[in-house]
Amino acid sequence: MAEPIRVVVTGAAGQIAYSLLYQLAKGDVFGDQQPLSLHLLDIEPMMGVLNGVVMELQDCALPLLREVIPTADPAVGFKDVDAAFLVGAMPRKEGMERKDLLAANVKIFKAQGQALDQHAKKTVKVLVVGNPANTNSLICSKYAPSIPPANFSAMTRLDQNRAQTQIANRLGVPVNNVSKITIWGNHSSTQFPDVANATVVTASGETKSVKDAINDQAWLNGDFISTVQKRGAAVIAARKLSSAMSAAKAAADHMKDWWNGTPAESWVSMAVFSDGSYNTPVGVMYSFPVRCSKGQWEIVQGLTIDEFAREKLDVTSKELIEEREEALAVCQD
Ligand SMILES: NC(=O)c1ccc[n+]([C@@H]2O[C@H](COP(=O)([O-])OP(=O)(O)OC[C@H]3O[C@@H](n4cnc5c(N)ncnc54)[C@H](O)[C@@H]3O)[C@@H](O)[C@H]2O)c1
Ligand SMILES: O=C(O)C[C@H](O)C(=O)O
Repeated sequence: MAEPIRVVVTGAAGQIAYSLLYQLAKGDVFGDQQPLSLHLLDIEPMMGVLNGVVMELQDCALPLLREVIPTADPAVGFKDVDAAFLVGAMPRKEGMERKDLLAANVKIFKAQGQALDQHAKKTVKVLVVGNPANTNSLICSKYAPSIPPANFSAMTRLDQNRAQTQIANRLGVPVNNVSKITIWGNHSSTQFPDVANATVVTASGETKSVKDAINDQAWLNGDFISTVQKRGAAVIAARKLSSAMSAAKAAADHMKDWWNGTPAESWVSMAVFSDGSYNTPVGVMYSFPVRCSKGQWEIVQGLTIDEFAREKLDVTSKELIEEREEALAVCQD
């Protein structure tokens, strides 16, 4: 069996971590032949709660889990880690937009960028989940200059999973019959869930474009998009807490595909540094269609962007530029 890898989860006493840690420890992400050491980072007042999480992980009796290190010290939490799930941050409440969290949360990601820079492996893969995820990831990378920017990403996989399920339910097929949905831009209500290139294996076994199979452009351009854009808020309104089980599953999906690779004929959505592809602003963390292989991601090129899509891509670009400016100002305070 392979040597254990080190994986840190921040916000380890919180609700997303509670679902995520079990998936990590039982091999759902790094594989059933990959032992791991779990580093659980939270803040000092949460150490009692975190101790309960450690007891539960031990009581799961999972053969791949070789070590659990609970800590409030980032130097210990980030020491020599191979993968980092940056979850720890304040969640929004009903009536807030995710960018309303920026002033409170972005400093966490500045400090954690600095700690990653000093203590993590230079090959570490970083997934930012804490909101506003795209801009927090950008700030984290900025303060970790010794780690390649390509090693930082933010999560839009939950939006992809939501979009895929909306389409699958409408067509009465299992969710994995739907592929090549793209989430463009920010993990916010300006994101653009795009089915222009998506395909589905229909109930009769035929592969069709989603557009043809749905045959209702008004729904695709209207309710479908707004349902996905506003799904996080709908979960908060219903649960009085933000999504956790589905967020943890999406975080696991994101890292699994980055670590192990995506099928050649398909793609997934990840927010990564824009290189200007599809006329998006260079240097913001923008969600693109990507393919992963050997631990590296690559933006899928050559997709057609029509006038409807262009407008949507530009709206979310503008928001990301504004968030970047605000975040940089907060970090200078
Ligand atoms: N990108 C996405 O799709 C997505 C989906 C769901 C939730 N989120 C975001 O994830 C974040 C966490 O959500 P949650 O429901 O788990 O929240 P939670 O309040 O249940 O848990 C957050 C945890 O983070 C800890 N924390 C705070 N500051 C910390 C720091 N500096 N270092 C380490 N830990 C710290 C808290 O003590 C708490 O235990 C929120 O910002 C939420 O908005 C993002
Ligand atoms: O909506 C939120 O604030 C939580 C999360 O980002 C989500 O999409 O469910």
